[in-house]
Amino acid sequence: MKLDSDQKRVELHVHLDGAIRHETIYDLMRKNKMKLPGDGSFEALSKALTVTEPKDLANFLKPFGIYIQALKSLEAAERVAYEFCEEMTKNKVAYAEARYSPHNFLPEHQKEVSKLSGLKQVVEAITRGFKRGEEDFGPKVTSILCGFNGDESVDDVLKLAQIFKGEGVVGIDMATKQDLGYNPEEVKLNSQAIRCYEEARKCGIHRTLHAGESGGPEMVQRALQVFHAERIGHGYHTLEDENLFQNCLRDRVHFETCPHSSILTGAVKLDGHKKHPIIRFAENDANFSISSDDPTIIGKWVDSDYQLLEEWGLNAQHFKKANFNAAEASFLPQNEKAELLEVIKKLWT
Ligand SMILES: O=c1[nH]cnc2c1ncn2[C@@H]1O[C@H](CO)[C@@H](O)[C@H]1O
Repeated sequence: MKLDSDQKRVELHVHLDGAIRHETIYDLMRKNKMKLPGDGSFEALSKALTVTEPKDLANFLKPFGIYIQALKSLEAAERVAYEFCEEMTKNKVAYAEARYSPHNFLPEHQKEVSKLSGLKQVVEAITRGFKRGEEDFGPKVTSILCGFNGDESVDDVLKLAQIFKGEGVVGIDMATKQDLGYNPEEVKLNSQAIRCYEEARKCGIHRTLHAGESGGPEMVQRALQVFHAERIGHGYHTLEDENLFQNCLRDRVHFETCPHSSILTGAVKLDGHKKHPIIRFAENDANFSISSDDPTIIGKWVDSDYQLLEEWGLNAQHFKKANFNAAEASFLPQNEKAELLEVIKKLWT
């Protein structure tokens, strides 16, 4: 790894399809002759893409609907992956696991021709972008493939994760479809999704799962016991069940926390009385890491999440611990994880 001396962060929870520069979206939308918001200016687009007021997850995910059509080409897929690496460098990240829905990048015509071969090309294009980005900017980036609970995309991402295991893809996740209008955490137990997670476990494919973000502690319990997730995406509401939280502390369950996102999705309400769950995680030495979730929507990258945590009282020692936690909880093969831990160890001393 060729890294700068301050490039010592590990980011585990960032959606590539939500981590695109506004300038790139503007360019792609214009190339695709898509209708731009407001007066058609870059400023109007940028404003429409950014969520500034906390509400709920559905509201937070709305801006995806503005640009997702512009991503549907292999060129766009490779470009956003490449540019992502440059942003990681700017944000002092040495290693990132970027997650995305390959379906979001699938060219329309591929849906009819051969969906799986189209999706394979998408994953290849993104992996190519990450490789070129690593060569040019330094940080290493691998992929976690997201399916949407309740449709066949979970089957597709399982197949893709099997095909690309050891070749850039390290795990699977389930997220919320931007236009779904419901929260998959709340969906009745979906036997097909459970089967996919079980199959992934058998094949040694790593598994994370969004849980306890807009759903309650029972969703975290379900993610661990039914889906056998190795990491929890967000997990803030774990704290509403003290017993569950204590078990998570005992079992060193890893929480992928995202400070700005936790507020803007309405997952955590800062009412002045309660401590933010991330603060409690830090105080209780829980196993958690720090990520940005969706920089496009938040209008800021992970550096600003560290700044926010600093304002909330976390210090360099907490950040060091969180980054070791992240490296330990990463989905890298053992030898690569050991290499990453060495790098992190050197840079954090
Ligand atoms: O905070 C979140 N919670 C749940 N789903 C999300 C969040 N951010 C983004 N996505 C969803 O994940 C998909 C794949 O990357 C995105 O398309 C978006 O719909």
